[in-house]
Amino acid sequence: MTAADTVRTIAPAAQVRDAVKVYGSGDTEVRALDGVTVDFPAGRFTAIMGPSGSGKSTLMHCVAGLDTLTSGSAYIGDTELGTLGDRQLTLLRRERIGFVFQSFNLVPTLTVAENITLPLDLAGTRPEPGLIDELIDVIGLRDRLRHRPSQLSGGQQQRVAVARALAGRPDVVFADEPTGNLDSRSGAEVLELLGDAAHGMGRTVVMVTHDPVAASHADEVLFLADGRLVDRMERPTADRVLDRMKEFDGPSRQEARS
Ligand SMILES: Nc1ncnc2c1ncn2[C@@H]1O[C@H](COP(=O)(O)OP(=O)(O)OP(=O)(O)O)[C@@H](O)[C@H]1O
Repeated sequence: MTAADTVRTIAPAAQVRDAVKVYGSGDTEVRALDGVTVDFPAGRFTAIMGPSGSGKSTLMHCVAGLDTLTSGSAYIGDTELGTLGDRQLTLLRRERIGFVFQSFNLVPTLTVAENITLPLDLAGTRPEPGLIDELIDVIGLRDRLRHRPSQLSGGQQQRVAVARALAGRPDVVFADEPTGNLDSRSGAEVLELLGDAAHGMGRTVVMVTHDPVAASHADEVLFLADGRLVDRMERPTADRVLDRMKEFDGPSRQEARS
């Protein structure tokens, strides 16, 4: 039995069942998700890929409690998000979910140290002893703790954002194009941090990306097309992911465009 098989036997950290998301109505109706069922196993790093408009962000937003499904269900652990009111959803996002965004989203007036502990301060909870210290070592920015985000490079800012996402020991970290604004070296460092969060710290990581190299850091890649889950790839390599993505741009699509 492989490590991947072992984690599969544990209940998923997040999942959607028959997820449908429809935007608009009538002539302007868009089925952004068209019956997606998928598990995000605990302690795994999963990447979501697919052509532009295939529903990647919609899937992430619905399973992270940032948007609601039209039908079907989304769960964090065994909590069905559709049963929660706005206040309960806000608490769930604060206590059980960490977010990493393409544009870092650090608070410019706060120091690095204050940004890392901000979610805990907002929730009025104390950090787990030793965790913040460990995160500061992991991101390698101990000598920058009193700096403001504008005094850091993009890669350093995103490492702070990853530490902030992990500070509350969330069940799931959702990362939306976390390397989209970074050069390849800084991007690789951030991806290694996300991999460590899953494999070293036992967090569940779900990442939307357009980049096959970024996706190759994940344990598994899910492929969406036209709002449906059309394929999945274990132990991806950048070349295999790139080849799979090229199939979405096959002859019929290319002819349709010309
Ligand atoms: N708020 C909205 N109102 C109407 N349509 C929307 C809305 N959000 C998304 N859509 C549509 O839903 C579909 C899926 O969008 P989504 O952003 O999830 O795709 P994506 O795969 O993340 O795309 P990209 O790679 O370009 O970011 C698209 O056709 C998009 O135009």
